[in-house]
Amino acid sequence: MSNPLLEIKNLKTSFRIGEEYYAAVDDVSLTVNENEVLAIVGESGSGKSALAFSVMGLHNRAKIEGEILFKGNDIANLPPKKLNKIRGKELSMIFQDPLTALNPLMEVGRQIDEVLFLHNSKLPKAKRKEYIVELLERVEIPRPEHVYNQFPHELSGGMRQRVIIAIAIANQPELLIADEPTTALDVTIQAQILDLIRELKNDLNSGVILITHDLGVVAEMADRVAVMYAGQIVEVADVDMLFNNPQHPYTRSLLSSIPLLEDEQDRLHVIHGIVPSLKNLPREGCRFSARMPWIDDDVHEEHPELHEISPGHFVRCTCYKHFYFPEENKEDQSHDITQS
Ligand SMILES: Nc1ncnc2c1ncn2[C@@H]1O[C@H](COP(=O)(O)OP(=O)(O)OP(=O)(O)O)[C@@H](O)[C@H]1O
Repeated sequence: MSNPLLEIKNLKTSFRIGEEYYAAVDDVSLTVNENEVLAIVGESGSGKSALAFSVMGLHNRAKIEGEILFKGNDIANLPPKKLNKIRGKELSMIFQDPLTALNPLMEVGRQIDEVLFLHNSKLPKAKRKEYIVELLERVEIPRPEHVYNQFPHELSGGMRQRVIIAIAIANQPELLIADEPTTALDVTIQAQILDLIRELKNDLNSGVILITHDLGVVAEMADRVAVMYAGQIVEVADVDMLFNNPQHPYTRSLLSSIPLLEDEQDRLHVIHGIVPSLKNLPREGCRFSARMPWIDDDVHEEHPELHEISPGHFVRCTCYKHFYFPEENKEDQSHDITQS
């Protein structure tokens, strides 16, 4: 049995808009084990980054409720001084956009050194430099001694992202959160960066939360997948189960939008619409129901819950049993009526 490194229990992250708080992450419970990649997928606005930032303690104006147990200790709402002891060390994050995550006025080596020094102040400067050059080599940056003294704008996008990874792994984190780590990169560089993250995970035995829109990346990297919609988890399963036997209408809609090479269907089934804005998120009943108006109201639960339909496979609401795509003929849907 794998060891839980992170246990998120009933997490609710709310932002203040005007006089009121609105939950962008609403009662989310998730576990990440050692040496495991948990992918979190969902459209823009579904709450993935809000979830990641809550774990990292980076939402200082948000209201955070619930528990975030990291190696058994609750780190939700830790005072900054205590949080700084683990953030950047045991807990680390690879940010989406290297240009905004790096300081444009500081040489690459010094930026890595800042993070290293924070948690290893006794290590002499020369030793730290040696280690940083090794780190740059580790993330496959050519001529690391030279890059040590370069500024971010002198590097390509792929190289900058490697620097971000070097910063994130400088203190050998036990939990690494990667928020869209390859979105801005071309496909070849993307594959190299993903290989790198996987290798580091294996070397350090770390848990990884991988946030992405890209289901190809999920298929390649994840052990388990959590699908998020409108602040909630709507489905969680092992990666193979999720791709081979998706159940929630939202998951099926996401997967239907990837063209298959040996596709037997002549068209993809698409559910139109977008995630509503935070203020307008439906808070009652099945949050996805508005995007599938052709499904009868009475098949939704009043208070939709996650049901374990097979070991480790959870689906929210019972509407999935009655779901069919609007382009399909309802009468042919007997294969969709699965066990509960
Ligand atoms: N600081 C904030 N104040 C107010 N609302 C916020 C704040 N941060 C995020 N939100 C809102 O919370 C919701 C979830 O946002 P979040 O960035 O977590 O989504 P996401 O799934 O990560 O999207 P993307 O894939 O585009 O990054 C959105 O409606 C967003 O507008």
